[in-house]
Amino acid sequence: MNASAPSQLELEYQAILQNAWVGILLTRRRVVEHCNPRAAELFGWPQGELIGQPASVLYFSESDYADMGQQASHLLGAGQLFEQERLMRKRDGSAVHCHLRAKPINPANSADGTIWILEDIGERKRSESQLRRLLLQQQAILENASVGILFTCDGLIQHCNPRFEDLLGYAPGELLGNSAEVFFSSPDDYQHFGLAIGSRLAAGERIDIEWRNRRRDGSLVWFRHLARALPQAGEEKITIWISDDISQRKAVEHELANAHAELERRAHFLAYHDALTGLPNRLLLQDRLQLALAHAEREHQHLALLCLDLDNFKHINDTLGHATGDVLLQQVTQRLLGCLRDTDTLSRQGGDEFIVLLTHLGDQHATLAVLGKITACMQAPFVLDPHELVLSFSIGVALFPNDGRDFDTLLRKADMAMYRAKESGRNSHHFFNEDMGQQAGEHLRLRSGLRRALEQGELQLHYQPQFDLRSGALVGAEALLRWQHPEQGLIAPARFIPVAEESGLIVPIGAWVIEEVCRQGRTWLDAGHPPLLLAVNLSAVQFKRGDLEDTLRRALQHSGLPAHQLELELTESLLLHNTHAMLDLVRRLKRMGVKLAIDDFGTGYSSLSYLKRFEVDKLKIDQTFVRDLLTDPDDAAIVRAIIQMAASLGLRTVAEGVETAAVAERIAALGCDEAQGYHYARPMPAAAFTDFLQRTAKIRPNSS
Ligand SMILES: Nc1nc2c(ncn2[C@@H]2O[C@@H]3COP(=O)(O)O[C@H]4[C@@H](O)[C@H](n5cnc6c(=O)[nH]c(N)nc65)O[C@@H]4COP(=O)(O)O[C@H]3[C@H]2O)c(=O)[nH]1
Repeated sequence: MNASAPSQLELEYQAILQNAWVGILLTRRRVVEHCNPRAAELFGWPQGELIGQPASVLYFSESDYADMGQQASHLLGAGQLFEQERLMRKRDGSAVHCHLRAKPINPANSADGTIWILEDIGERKRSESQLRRLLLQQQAILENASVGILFTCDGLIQHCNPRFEDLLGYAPGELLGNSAEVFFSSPDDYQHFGLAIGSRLAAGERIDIEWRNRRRDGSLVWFRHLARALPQAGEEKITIWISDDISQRKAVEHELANAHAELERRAHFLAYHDALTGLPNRLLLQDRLQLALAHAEREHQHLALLCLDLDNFKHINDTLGHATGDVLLQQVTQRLLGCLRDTDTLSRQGGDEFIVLLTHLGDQHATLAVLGKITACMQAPFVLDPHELVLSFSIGVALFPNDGRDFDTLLRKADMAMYRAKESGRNSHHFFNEDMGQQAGEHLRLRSGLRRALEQGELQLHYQPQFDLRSGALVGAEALLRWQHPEQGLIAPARFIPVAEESGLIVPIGAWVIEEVCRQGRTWLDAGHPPLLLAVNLSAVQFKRGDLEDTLRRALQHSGLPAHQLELELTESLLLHNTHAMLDLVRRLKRMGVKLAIDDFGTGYSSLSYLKRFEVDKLKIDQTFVRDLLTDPDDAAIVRAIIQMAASLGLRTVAEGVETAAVAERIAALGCDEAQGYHYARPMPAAAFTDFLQRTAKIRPNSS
């Protein structure tokens, strides 16, 4: 180096050396003659100390140095660039990964030295190996994943794992370069898919979608795709897909959905149909009627709603059993369906009640034709092995538009007409008329009033005395129910008992009667009056639905009235329900010690056998025979026959409705045991009866 001031060139050369980001070394005769700060820094030497060191300090060993020298010498000797990546030694013994380039200053004279340019490539090497590792890992993931993995770029398949090919039935590599459209069922389907996810993918959303894709062989397969656009993809739109075959799950889901739909269909059927006959129930009928009404309104047509009720079905059910009853209802259903058109609706409302909706009726007379058909088809006996039954039924008819314009009104009116048909005898039908409506209104008012009557103590008992015709002694009294209505005054039982029976209210009312009679009987006994036989009327409904046995036992126990002072009056028709259960119940009641009388005897289907079977004590001869006893020879003959038959069976007789002394005399002469009627006394409230008891311990039957 020249001691004089440095030239411009030297200054520039120095500046380059000082600031270069690569290390620059000059070696001459294997010694570091010069180095820039970066080279010293690279090898961890202070710049001044590195200068003058043998170049071999930068290598791990002499042989390492010799090895490099050997590789470099012939190139350098030829004046060419020697370039190599090599691990070199830092001052502290650690390694630095260098990229080195060397060039002789003067190829003709190696003694002029060599320039070395050194770059630390450790960082780059580390990144490269990391990248390699990552690639290997990625490869391992791709190759071993149990899900399909796919990379697409602008819709073209760039790369996918073997599992993806496998799921779609492609050979390795076969998919590459294809459009993703190949695994969609059609171009339209692919487009549809694109529409479903395209904008979301572009917005960076993670897509989770289930789609039916196509295998190589054309078969379809359900996939779940998780997809996302890769963020670093730059201009290219690379998307990664993780896809799995969910066909099995879909199949199970499908089966479940089918099972569910089937269940719903069944539930729907049950909700709208009657389980026994499969006929539409009330809900479906209502629905159909509403549609039919709208149609009939538009087309100016008539509709008819028929309420059809089988007579005596309850009796058939009780005697032949419910299973037989069910078969009968099914047979009835089939026959009725045979009489109707497809556009009509037959519906079962439960029990033995059917409703028929007749549509498209040109005029009202068309209904008569259908009624005729129904009557004809129901005439032949029903065969229920081993029984053959001939059924009768009652039909009530309400017509649209005359009788009503909605379901409830038409049904209510058809129902009223059906009850009227029932009253007028078997196998009959009745069309609704307005009188029935008024009666039904009265019926409803009575029904709600009765409930209140029982709660608010508006019911009372009147007592009508009964006398022994031979001794003239007062032997008993019949308790008769009265309703002291707050506005209407005293209401007779003939008006409200049928309502109480039909609504079931007769059960609590009947229980109240029994308790009240027992309590009153005990009061008279305690007051010192001679024991009287007190008769109460029982309704058939109390036998079927009530808790009669318990009610009686409780009333007798609570009051302390001796059971033999209580007489139960049953109607003949009640005994006709000659079932085991009924017989059993009556026998249990009798075992308690109470007496049994048959009311209105002679008006029903008298049979000697059931009088014995039910252990009857007394027959009450109906007042219709007694009233005309003196004028009508037939009635006289009947009364005589009843008295004789009773005597032969050892039963007592009591004549009801004795209104005159002449009748009283006549029945006494015929041998009747007891009598009751206006001739002796009218039914009277308990207080009046107490007075009566005090005044008349004994009345001569013929004295008025
Ligand atoms: N024309 C005329 N009638 C006479 C004469 N003597 C008595 N009567 C009436 O004849 C009916 C006799 O009662 P029933 O045949 O058991 O007929 C009773 C009975 O079936 C029923 N009934 C009354 N109270 C009860 C009750 O507590 N429970 C039940 N289930 N039914 C009752 O109501 C029916 C009518 O009772 P009532 O109106 O009190 O009518 C009573 C009585 O007042 C007479 O000389 N001439």
